[in-house]
Amino acid sequence: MDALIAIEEALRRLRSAARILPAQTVPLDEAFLRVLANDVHALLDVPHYDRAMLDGYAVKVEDIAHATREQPVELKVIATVGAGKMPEVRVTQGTAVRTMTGAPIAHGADAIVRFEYTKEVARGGERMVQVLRVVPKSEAIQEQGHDIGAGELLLAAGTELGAIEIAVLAAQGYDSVQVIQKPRVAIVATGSEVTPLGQMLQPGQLYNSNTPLIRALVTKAGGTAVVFPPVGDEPEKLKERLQEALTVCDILVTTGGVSVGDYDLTPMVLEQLGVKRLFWGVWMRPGTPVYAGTYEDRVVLSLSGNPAAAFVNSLVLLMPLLKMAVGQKDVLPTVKARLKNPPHKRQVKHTRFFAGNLVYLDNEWWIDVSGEHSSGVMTNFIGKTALARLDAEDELVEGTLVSVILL
Ligand SMILES: Nc1nc2c(c(=O)[nH]1)N[C@H]1C(S)=C(S)[C@@H](COP(=O)(O)OP(=O)(O)OC[C@H]3O[C@@H](n4cnc5c(N)ncnc54)[C@H](O)[C@@H]3O)O[C@H]1N2
Ligand code: MOO
Repeated sequence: MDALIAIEEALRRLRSAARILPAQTVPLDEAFLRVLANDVHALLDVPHYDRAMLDGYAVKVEDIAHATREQPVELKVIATVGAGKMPEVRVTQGTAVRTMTGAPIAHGADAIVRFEYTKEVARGGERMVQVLRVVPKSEAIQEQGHDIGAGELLLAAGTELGAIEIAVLAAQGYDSVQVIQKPRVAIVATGSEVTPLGQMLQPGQLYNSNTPLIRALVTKAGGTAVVFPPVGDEPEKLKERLQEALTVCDILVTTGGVSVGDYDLTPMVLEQLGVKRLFWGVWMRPGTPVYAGTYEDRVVLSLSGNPAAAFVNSLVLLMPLLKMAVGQKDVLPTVKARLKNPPHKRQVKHTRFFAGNLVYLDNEWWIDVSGEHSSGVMTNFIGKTALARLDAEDELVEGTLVSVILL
């Protein structure tokens, strides 16, 4: 291992190495949670015409300037319009158009008086409406282009397409969109004890939980996992597997074999294959001995074998790396909360992460980190909603304000 570097420095080095992947066009129906490759501008004014926001009468406000319940103003109803059709009539002095929510406003009208403020009456076979109160100009009219105007920036490159982003694209008539390709992440677990699921465990072995862990996180982050079987601590076999994995991915993630034991071979083998080191060792616990490097335009991230360490390494380094690969900027968002039930230690030496649950108490957010925090304990993470970050200068006491990563 090298001299340890800070998490921010590790992220800076990953950013300098991560290239943004090429774009591809996908149907809008398949664009959910993908990331936009370029800025998208509005093609249309939305709404596309002045429209009614309430069911009522389109009127001229000057006609109803003195309307009261006692002395209503009577207007002639010259048409009824619903959404989906342009009105064919014009509102002139003394007339009104019965207008449904969403319908275009008839020319000449400058306000909608909702039905509740009116009363329809028949006068010798003519439809008339009594307006019972005054409304201001533009009442209940949404002007053409009020939401967004044609040509304006709708969504910036790097935006993740959630439900609302998909909806605004659809409102513009986009039925396909250019997104960044999904990062292909090859996953190789290493360690002679690491046994694939479905095989009988022999004494001294354990099941491979890191590959499913990372596969799930990669899927959650919008990448495509390319899973390789685990490989033992034999240099030649390891070399072969890593070489193969490097050819089919944008990012290679390995687990295990990154500390200083006799069988911790991963960094050495990677470098024999031509990987150039970005770092080996980060001020973080769990997950200190994490390694990163580059191979052509790919990034390799070798995580600690301890499942809890691999998990925290993934949250703090791999998830941000996946965001970098699709051109996102805020790669490790955090919120602040106060520490609740911290472990009984005075201070932390490295940056430390504690799994916890956010709770709202006395008008503040707290993160309750009770439980056992060890890189050998996975079950403490079950159901946890957040990860508290404590740096060396933070006091490990009740109430300390800390950064929190939401899980
Ligand atoms: N002398 C030192 N020893 C260690 C140091 C150190 O600085 N000096 N660092 C320790 C720290 S911190 C960590 S974290 C671990 C990291 O070790 P490795 O990344 O080399 O991981 P392994 O030794 O291969 O495995 C650790 C542990 O995790 C189990 N494991 C591995 N792979 C899997 C898997 N796919 N699924 C489930 N469990 C897995 C493995 O059996 C070990 O029990 O090093 C410390 N040592
Ligand atoms: O950095 Mo290691 O994960 O603490 O045991």
